[in-house]
Amino acid sequence: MFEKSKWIRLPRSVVLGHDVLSQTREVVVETHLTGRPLVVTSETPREVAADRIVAQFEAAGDDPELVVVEEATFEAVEDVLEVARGMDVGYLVGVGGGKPIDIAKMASDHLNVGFVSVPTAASHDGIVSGRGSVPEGDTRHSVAAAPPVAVVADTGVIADAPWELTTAGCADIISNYTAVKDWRLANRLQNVPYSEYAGALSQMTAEMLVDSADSIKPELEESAWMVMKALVSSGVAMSIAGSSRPASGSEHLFSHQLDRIAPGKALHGHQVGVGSILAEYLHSGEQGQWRSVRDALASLDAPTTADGLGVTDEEVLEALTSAHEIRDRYTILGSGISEDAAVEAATKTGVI
Ligand SMILES: NC(=O)C1=CN([C@@H]2O[C@H](COP(=O)(O)OP(=O)(O)OC[C@H]3O[C@@H](n4cnc5c(N)ncnc54)[C@H](O)[C@@H]3O)[C@@H](O)[C@H]2O)C=CC1
Ligand SMILES: O=C(CO)COP(=O)(O)O
Ligand SMILES: [Zn+2]
Repeated sequence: MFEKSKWIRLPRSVVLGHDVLSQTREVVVETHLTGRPLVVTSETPREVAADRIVAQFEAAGDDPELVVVEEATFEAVEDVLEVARGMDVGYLVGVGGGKPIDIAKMASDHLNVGFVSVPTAASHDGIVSGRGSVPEGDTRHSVAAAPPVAVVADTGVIADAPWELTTAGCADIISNYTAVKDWRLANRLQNVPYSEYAGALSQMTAEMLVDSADSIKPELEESAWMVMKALVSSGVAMSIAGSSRPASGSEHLFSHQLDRIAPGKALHGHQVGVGSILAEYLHSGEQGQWRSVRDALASLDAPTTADGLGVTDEEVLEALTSAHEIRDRYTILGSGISEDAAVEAATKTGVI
């Protein structure tokens, strides 16, 4: 008897384009979200977008609240829950980069209320995904949560954001190559369930972005459009998979360790990009695809070295040799690589 079942949760509306921020309340009404909105944001995204959204809700008499968070921690989720419970919240709106969006996503899942994702930068692919990413002590959690009911991505706001945020988003997409390789490897060696559709979508998203690299330039709204489409597509791949596997492999483990070893030095996307060069070398050796990954990153102005990330060679080596410890996710790192192997991968690829 066939008893397999799968539940794919996707956003109902994805609204992407010029000045769509001004339609945020309209999108909310169209998706039947009701009650008092709680806007979750961080400092700069508040100035560039969240205050404007709050003003829309106020003008409509929705009586919104706003809370500012900075780090993606379980404490921050608790803080948001406290505000939400104190106001009898109707739904949450996450406005900003990956951190406030993840916090709003996890808090809304906990409260069982809807959530709208309003990215102010094309810096990460958690915009649409049904996962939250939280460091805690020596580990990193990929928390299951409902994906946003709606996404409002204003390409004008995103194109005005610092260019490095966009290059970080591009690198987060390029990292899909090694994430999918790791996922296939885990399927072959550990019988980890693999989704052909999610794997193919994730890989195709990276290929399309790399093919368009020449036309992705600073301050161009069309570039913001192209990168956002790729980030949405990558997030959908995660939703189809029901895990972050299509977009997170050994290169993400490396980045999560760097977050612990050298906190606040580089953006998530930039770290996973450099991690991808190393992971590609570990997968296929000197003659493998690591040069293509490095060149794709360089063509999009993303860092390709320890220096470019602002971390030391020692920090890179420590992150690479301990990355397997941060989460129970089988990758090319297996149960850990030796110091010698890490030095070889990092020097041969020019990362250190
Ligand atoms: N849940 C998921 O599936 C995923 C989650 N993530 C998570 O997302 C986070 C990384 O995302 P980031 O966006 O790099 O972090 P972030 O939220 O800290 O944003 C990075 C910086 O960009 C600034 N910023 C955002 N929009 C801006 C704008 N328009 N103008 C000027 N500055 C602006 C923020 O103030 C912040 O200083 C990590 O915690 C990562 O684990 C990343 C990918 C997927
Ligand atoms: O960053 C992500 C995908 O790009 C999310 O992955 P994690 O589950 O490793 O946090
Ligand atoms: Zn990522």
